[in-house]
Amino acid sequence: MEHPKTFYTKTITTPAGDVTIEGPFAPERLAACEFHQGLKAFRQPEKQQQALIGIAGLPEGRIIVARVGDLIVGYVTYLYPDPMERWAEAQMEDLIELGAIEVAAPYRGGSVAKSLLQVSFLDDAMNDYIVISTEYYWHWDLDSTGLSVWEYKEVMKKVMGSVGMETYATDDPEINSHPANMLMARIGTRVGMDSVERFNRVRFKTRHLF
Ligand SMILES: CC(=O)SCCNC(=O)CCNC(=O)[C@H](O)C(C)(C)COP(=O)(O)OP(=O)(O)OC[C@H]1O[C@@H](n2cnc3c(N)ncnc32)[C@H](O)[C@@H]1OP(=O)(O)O
Repeated sequence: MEHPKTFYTKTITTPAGDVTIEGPFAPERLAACEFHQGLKAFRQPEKQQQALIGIAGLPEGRIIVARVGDLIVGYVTYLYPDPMERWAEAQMEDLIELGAIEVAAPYRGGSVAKSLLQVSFLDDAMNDYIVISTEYYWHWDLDSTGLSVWEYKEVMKKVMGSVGMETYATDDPEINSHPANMLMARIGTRVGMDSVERFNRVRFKTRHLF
């Protein structure tokens, strides 16, 4: 499968100032930018920047960033699921995972996350994919937001729902280990029935759907 990527850019006004949302970014461009020290939800900022540079270089990989000048203040990643996870087992070339979305604390609450997703899906090529997102509450920044897991779950539903991602049932034990966790997905308009059925089968391994 080809993975054509079309670059889009847009500037939004937030309470913290103007922020440019754009991508997919090339690895070289990412490497030339600074990385906000508040981008530490998943790894130390330096390590996360290196991980994003790696993803940007993958054929299917996409990094959309939020930047102020040359300072990256937010990002969202898309890539094939980790080979160790069940979502990779079906070996679907048209299934990619929204792996991480993060906005540095001073820029939160200004629609940066929603804009990162909106700019991601301006690229019509995204309609060739099933995009999944596995939401585990232990990845959420409950401490600095002060939100409960239930309030945070609602924030994630709003962010993901803004581009048509919906909650999907699954029998995945890790997702079902806590009721705040969820599987979200968006099935692109050109995804075939065969892929949808394979996705349904990978969601439920312990019973036959059809
Ligand atoms: C697959 C994964 O990556 S799961 C992990 C998700 N990432 C994290 O938890 C990392 C740490 N957190 C963050 O980086 C940010 O808080 C994010 C990404 C969750 C949200 O980013 P933001 O730019 O603040 O979100 P944005 O401003 O677009 O808000 C989206 C909606 O949620 C609401 N919202 C955002 N933060 C809050 C909050 N703290 N309290 C209440 N509502 C909130 C907004 O009001 C908005 O609602 P609306 O659609 O009704 O207007």
